[in-house]
Parts: sequence; structure tokens; C-alpha cells
Amino acid sequence: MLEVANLDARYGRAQILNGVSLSLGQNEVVAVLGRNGAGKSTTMKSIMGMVRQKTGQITYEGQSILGKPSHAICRAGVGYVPEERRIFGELTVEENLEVGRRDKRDDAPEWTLEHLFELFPNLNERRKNLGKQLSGGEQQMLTIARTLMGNPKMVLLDEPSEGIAPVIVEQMANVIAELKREGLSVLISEQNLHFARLVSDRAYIIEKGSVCYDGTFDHLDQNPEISNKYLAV
Ligand SMILES: Nc1ncnc2c1ncn2[C@@H]1O[C@H](COP(=O)(O)OP(=O)(O)OP(=O)(O)O)[C@@H](O)[C@H]1O
Repeated sequence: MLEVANLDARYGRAQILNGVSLSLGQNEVVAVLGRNGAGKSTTMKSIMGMVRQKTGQITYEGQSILGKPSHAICRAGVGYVPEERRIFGELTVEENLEVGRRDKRDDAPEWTLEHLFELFPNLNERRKNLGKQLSGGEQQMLTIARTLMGNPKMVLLDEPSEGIAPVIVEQMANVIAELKREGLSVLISEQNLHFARLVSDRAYIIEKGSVCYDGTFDHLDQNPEISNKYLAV
């Protein structure tokens, strides 16, 4: 579904990614773990065409998307939920969702408002509330729900569990499980090993802009020195 190979990325003179390679298979959920500043968001932004200075290969469904503009990548079926919640504070929950509505595509599940409100019961109760009246966790849910209104095939979630209440974290895990059941492929960036393990099939760890681990959570459990070294556990 997605192949990233030898990806270098920089902001001005600062080299942030050094040869990142990773892949995401059809209907897989894969976590990109790493500490603050390791390069997880930069990897996602590079895939989304939001980092200008980059070299390497990024292939989505067999086609190179390196250098393509974000809107074209989005139109090809890639949904992106950034770390900072980008909702419209002056629009209601329903209106925020309508903003994300795109045509149905044959090769991806279609998300209706009713299906989304089943999946996000908090948002259902707050349909008529303004975006700015929602809690941080609800805003995070709304950003994900709005992305799903675009009927993506693959979704990139940047730190979905960050800064949200434990009860909402549990809902977030359910949401990611439902995305997998619906057939989507999901790449999540996470600092939280526990959450990543709950929702993902396997993991990468990024440190200083390079992939330093590629494997299963079981292997991480059996070798705690890896997480101790590269993650804030
Ligand atoms: N727009 C930018 N201009 C310059 N440097 C940046 C920019 N965005 C990020 N960086 C730097 O790139 C490095 C990697 O940041 P990135 O956001 O990819 O890390 P991360 O692993 O996602 O961590 P976080 O959890 O903090 O988001 C950091 O040192 C950061 O300061």
C-alpha cells in the first residue's frame, strides 16, 4: 500500500530525516514510535507532501507520490490527521463533518454521518455544539471523523492518544480497531507504547531521524532494553 525508502527530509539547513524506510501493507495498522522530536511527524508530513525539501522514494499503491502536492495525495485516498487538532471552532460538529465530505470511491468504505456518530458517541451527543465547545479529546475525535468523511483508503494518524483523557483513549483504540475492520490501512505515530500495542500489528521506532527498530511488539516485550533506550517508558 505504502512504501517509504531512503527518505531524507530537511527544514532549511536542519536535516531531520536520514534514510527512513518503512512500509504499510493493505489493511495493516502500523505504529511509528519514538520520543519527542525523533522525526515521527516529519515522516508523516513528508508522506503527505507537506515537507518541501526531501529525497528518496515514497510509493503509494505502486505510484510515486514524492513531490506531489498534498491535495493530490489526499485525492488519491490518503487521509491525514495532524497532531494539532484542526477543527472549525465556530462551526457545529455536523458542519465540521460536512466540510470533510468527498465523493464516494469504489475501493474504500463510505462513511455516513450515522456510521460516524455510532463510532463516536460523544460527537453524537454534541452534534449541534460548536467545535470550540468540545474537549480536547472530542476535538481529536472530530478531526478523525472529518477525515473519514473523505472516504480514504489509508489514514495517517499523528499521535492520536496525545493529551486526551484515559476514557477517551479507550474510545480511540476502538475507533482504530473499527478502521481496520472496515479494511483501511492505518499508520499511527505514537510515543505511548502501551496504546500503540493495543491497536497496531507491528512497529517501527525512529530515533534522530532514522529507523532503529522494525519488528513485533512481542519482540519489544522480550527485549525491554530496546524500549528503554529509544522510548520514554
Ligand atoms: N517547521 C520546522 N522547522 C524546523 N525544524 C522543525 C520543524 N518542524 C519540526 N522541526 C524539528 O524537527 C525535529 C523532528 O520533529 P518532529 O515533529 O518530526 O518530531 P516528532 O517525532 O513528531 O516529535 P513530536 O512528538 O514532538 O511531534 C525536531 O527537532 C523539530 O524541532
